[in-house]
Amino acid sequence: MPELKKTASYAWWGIKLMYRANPRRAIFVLSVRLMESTLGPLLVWLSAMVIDGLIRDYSAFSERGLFFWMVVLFVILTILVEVLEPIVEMNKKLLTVQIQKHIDELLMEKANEFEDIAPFDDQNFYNKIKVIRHNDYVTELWLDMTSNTFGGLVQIIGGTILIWTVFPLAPVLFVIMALPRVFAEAKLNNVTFEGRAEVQELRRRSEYYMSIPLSHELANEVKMYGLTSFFKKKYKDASHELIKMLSGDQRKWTLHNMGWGIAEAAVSGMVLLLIVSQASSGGIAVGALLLFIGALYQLREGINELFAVFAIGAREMVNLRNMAEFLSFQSPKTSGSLPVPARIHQGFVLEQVKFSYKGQREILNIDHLMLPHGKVTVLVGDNGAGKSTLVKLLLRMLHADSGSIYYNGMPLEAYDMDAFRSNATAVFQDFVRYEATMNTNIAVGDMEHYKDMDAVMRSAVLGGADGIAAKLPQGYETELGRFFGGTPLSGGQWQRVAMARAYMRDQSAQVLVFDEPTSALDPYMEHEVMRRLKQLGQNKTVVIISHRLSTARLADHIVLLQEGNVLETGDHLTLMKRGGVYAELYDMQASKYQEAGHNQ
Ligand SMILES: Nc1ncnc2c1ncn2[C@@H]1O[C@H](COP(=O)(O)OP(=O)(O)OP(=O)(O)O)[C@@H](O)[C@H]1O
Repeated sequence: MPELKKTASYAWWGIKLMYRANPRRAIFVLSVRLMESTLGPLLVWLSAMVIDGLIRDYSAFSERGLFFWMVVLFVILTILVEVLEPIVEMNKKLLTVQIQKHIDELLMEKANEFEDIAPFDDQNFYNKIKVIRHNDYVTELWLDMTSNTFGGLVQIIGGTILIWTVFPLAPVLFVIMALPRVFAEAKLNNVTFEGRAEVQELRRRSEYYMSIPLSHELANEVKMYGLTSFFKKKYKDASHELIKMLSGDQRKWTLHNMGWGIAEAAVSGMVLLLIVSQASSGGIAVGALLLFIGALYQLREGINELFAVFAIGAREMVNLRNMAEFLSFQSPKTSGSLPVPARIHQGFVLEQVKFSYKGQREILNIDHLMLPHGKVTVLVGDNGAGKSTLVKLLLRMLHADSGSIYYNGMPLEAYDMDAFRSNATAVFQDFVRYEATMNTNIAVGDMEHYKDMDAVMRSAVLGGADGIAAKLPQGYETELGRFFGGTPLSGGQWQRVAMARAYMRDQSAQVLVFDEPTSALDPYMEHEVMRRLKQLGQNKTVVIISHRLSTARLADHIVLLQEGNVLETGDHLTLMKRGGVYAELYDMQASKYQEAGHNQ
């Protein structure tokens, strides 16, 4: 029962969504559909009245009496609905697009509401949204389902009232028949089709395997290692499993529906027999018999319509549920109200900070760490040591499970989040390659100066991207990336563009975070980046992640992370003198460079 209540609330939520997408259009479509449904019972009633009237008094009809006008009314109504039908169809199509647009906007707004990136890390949660987004047909189906629900209800009510006038017991019989079916159906809905997590999981898997051989980004590897048949096999296995599951469900459904269909038909047949036998003994008028047969048809059609909605609804309700859950999800609000001071005296201080990704092992466990202001700090350490996770905590993309992070002596949560983020700039390891012009790719780094071409060009110089722009066919106005047929860039060139983007805020931001900014750059450029950051770092908190210790040695402060713990801190000379892990790693890298130098 609570499940039924939940489903009803999701359905209601869906109706409200349609209304909000375009109130006038939604009301128009639903009202015409209602009118169409009323026409069925009305037709039955009118026909019965006309026939009874004709039998009783033919002259009243031929003299254009009440019955004549009833026929005229019926013809007018039929024409009206016929004329309205294509208009409704058109409005339904447009409403579908508007609902989809409305949903897209809601999804974007919701994603923006999340203060941190944790919800995006939840595979199930986010993937579900992606699936909904790709199921455009669902919106149209919803619309049909909603209008059919109303239509079905009207037919049932109309049919019931009509039957009542002839055989009062019949509707009670049908209601008694329908009740167990409703419960059985609701129960079945929860255990079949898309309502099951396994079905959703298999769907996502098969979609993922299918996308690999078709993806542009993956084409190199797929061709290189000849992976198409490998992933095709995985796709086939997942799809096979999915089809097996769905056909089992389908069989259950068919048997279930057949059983109820036979029972209902038997009851209808018996009631009909009863009525016909009464009619043949003169107990019921011909018009009333016609009314009964027509009403019975209406009632059954209404019930079937409603159950069809129920059946499809159960399968598609999962989309509605996913969306409703996503949109009603409240991510924790941690933003404070403190503005970021114009002058910073102390950088980041971490005390007893522990962090693990949702339900997984501990990634960071830091007792005490200082990342000073006015200095360049480089984080070094093995792959998976937790460096990127640490900078995401500093930028409030993630929240520590316990412990505190202070900036300028105040806990991060005390600051107004937007103000704090505006006070920072970053190049992430997985920086974005926007399919847009070079200008846009850089300008989005500071939306306040989005149109400031001088700022864009100055940032391009700082990021080492000015040379790239100079060689592009339309300079800064050249579209980058392949998606819309623009100019593709190399990995290192994209990295320079991403750095230029970060430099858009170099004057306003006091926190600069660069996660492996030089991984795809040549050594000259790498040295240049470090030199610039050192210049900038004099009145900022600069944190860089790097695997190249030749870069790290230029920093004011080095932090070596190992398995989420701070192992060593200090400047290059201090750490070398100490002769610990950093010194060992540095010597190892240096000897490799020397070897390479000798071999050349
Ligand atoms: N979104 C995530 N969900 C769950 N685990 C994650 C997530 N991101 C990273 N991890 C795990 O956290 C650990 C630390 O990852 P992180 O990216 O912080 O390491 P890193 O030191 O930056 O590594 P690298 O030098 O390879 O970039 C890894 O073991 C990784 O598997």
